[in-house]
Amino acid sequence: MMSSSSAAHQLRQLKPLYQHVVNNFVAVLAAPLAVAAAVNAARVGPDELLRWAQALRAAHVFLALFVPAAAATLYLMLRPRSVYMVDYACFRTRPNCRVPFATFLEHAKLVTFVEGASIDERSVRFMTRLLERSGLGEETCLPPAHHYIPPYRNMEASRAEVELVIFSAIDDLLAKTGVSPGAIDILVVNCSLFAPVPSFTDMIIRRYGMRPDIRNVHLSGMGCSAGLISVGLARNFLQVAPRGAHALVVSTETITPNYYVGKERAMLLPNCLFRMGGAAVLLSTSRARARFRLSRVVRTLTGAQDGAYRCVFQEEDGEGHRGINLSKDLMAIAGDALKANITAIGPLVLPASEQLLFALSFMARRVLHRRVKPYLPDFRTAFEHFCIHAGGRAVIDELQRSLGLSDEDVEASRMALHRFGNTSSSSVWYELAYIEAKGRMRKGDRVWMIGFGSGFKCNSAAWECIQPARTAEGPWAESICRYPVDIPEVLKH
Ligand SMILES: CC(C)(COP(=O)(O)OP(=O)(O)OC[C@H]1O[C@@H](n2cnc3c(N)ncnc32)[C@H](O)[C@@H]1OP(=O)(O)O)[C@@H](O)C(=O)NCCC(=O)NCCSC(=O)CC(=O)O
Repeated sequence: MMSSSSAAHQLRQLKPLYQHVVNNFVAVLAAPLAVAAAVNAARVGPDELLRWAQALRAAHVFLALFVPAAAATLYLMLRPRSVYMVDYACFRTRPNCRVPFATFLEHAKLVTFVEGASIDERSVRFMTRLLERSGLGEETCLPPAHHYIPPYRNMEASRAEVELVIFSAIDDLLAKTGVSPGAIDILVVNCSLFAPVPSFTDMIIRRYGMRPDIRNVHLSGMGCSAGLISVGLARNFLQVAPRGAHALVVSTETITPNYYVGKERAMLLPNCLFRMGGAAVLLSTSRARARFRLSRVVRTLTGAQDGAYRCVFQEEDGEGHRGINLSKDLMAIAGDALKANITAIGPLVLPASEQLLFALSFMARRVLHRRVKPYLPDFRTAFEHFCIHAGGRAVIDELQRSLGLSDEDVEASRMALHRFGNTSSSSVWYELAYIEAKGRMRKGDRVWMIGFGSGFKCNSAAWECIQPARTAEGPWAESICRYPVDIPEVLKH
């Protein structure tokens, strides 16, 4: 009798054949029909065929040609316009902003003596433990204001960080694409924890002298997944703007005002994880010179449940120190949000073979009262690259497990976390840049960006590569040769 493991092995070997048949179902069905038609035509002969053609009425011929042509024209006119990414640029961190672990911890120890701060020796020991396990490396960066004792957290220092990060990313992007600021019709910016007046979009419009009729939106309080919300919003604007319009999307998080000086453990965690970063992305409805096509944006929100709503929460602790409280339930909540998101995006991106297996397992579970394991679709059949928000080591672990991804699939996320830390909504762009800097992107490759964040939200964007980057410039230019690095579970110094 065949053992269950060898049966499973045989089934695995048959899977490529199954995928080939199901995914090419129309061709598999059409080929024998075409052969049968050709054989039949040969049997009846050309005279008979000509007689049939002459017997057709003009009205039938007209309908047979006009109806499909009209339907195709209507479809082409009414389908939403395609949106493309012309290019993107990430803020390139500077050596003078680096915070090796020793510097970070020494600085935190000195902050314990600052008047008003209640962060203490125990908090520093806790942060040491977290840093060792965080997956962050020695080159992540904090804004200049955080290198002072006490760290500056005022408006002026916060604005200085914004200007440093977003203006340099935008400068790089405009230089790369050759698009002038006056050609930008739509501007969408997201930054969750800092919403000054005038807004980020006003700062950008003033700095670059943009047109007075530019459509602009600043999204705040929307968490780390807001970058993909911005992309979705820009796409919606572009689809109703004149053809060839340009949208600039800027995603960042401002760290300066958010250094926490209390001793709540759940609020000390962001001090250890969040680091400087930002990205600027140029979208357009013109395909000319575009590098990627945006194929999907799918947003899911689980905030109607209390636990999900409160799991990333800005508040004051018992002593009045403001910070971000990250719940220990975050991983479970992220898992649920991911489930909701893949349920929504799966049918839009998975090939028919995976959808059929999923539907069969769903029905089997119904019939057999859940005694069959649910089938986890293989998203590697839909995407060649994965950019998973680098929220923390445990977040990437959870996603890798839930999606059944290989170590190579999540390499970009782990390396971005190591090199840049949790850069919030811009992390997925650093990951895309990693894949490109490694030379792994090919024309036609599909990319899945998955963002997580407060709310609690899980948002996805799917892209298709038209033209890979020609050079490894950008945020990884100096460090890509050292990556990938081995990241131990616990880093001991
Ligand atoms: C911090 C970690 C690297 C630690 O990893 P480990 O698995 O090795 O260790 P661990 O989970 O046992 O945690 C180590 C110690 O920290 C404590 N600990 C962990 N998480 C905590 C939390 N949220 N609140 C309070 N304490 C916490 C544990 O109790 C334990 O203490 P003890 O040993 O004493 O019991 C990991 O937990 C992690 O990556 N967490 C995810 C971080 C996260 O929430 N990221 C999302 C950021 S939000 C975001 O990106 C989006 C947004 O803001 O919108």
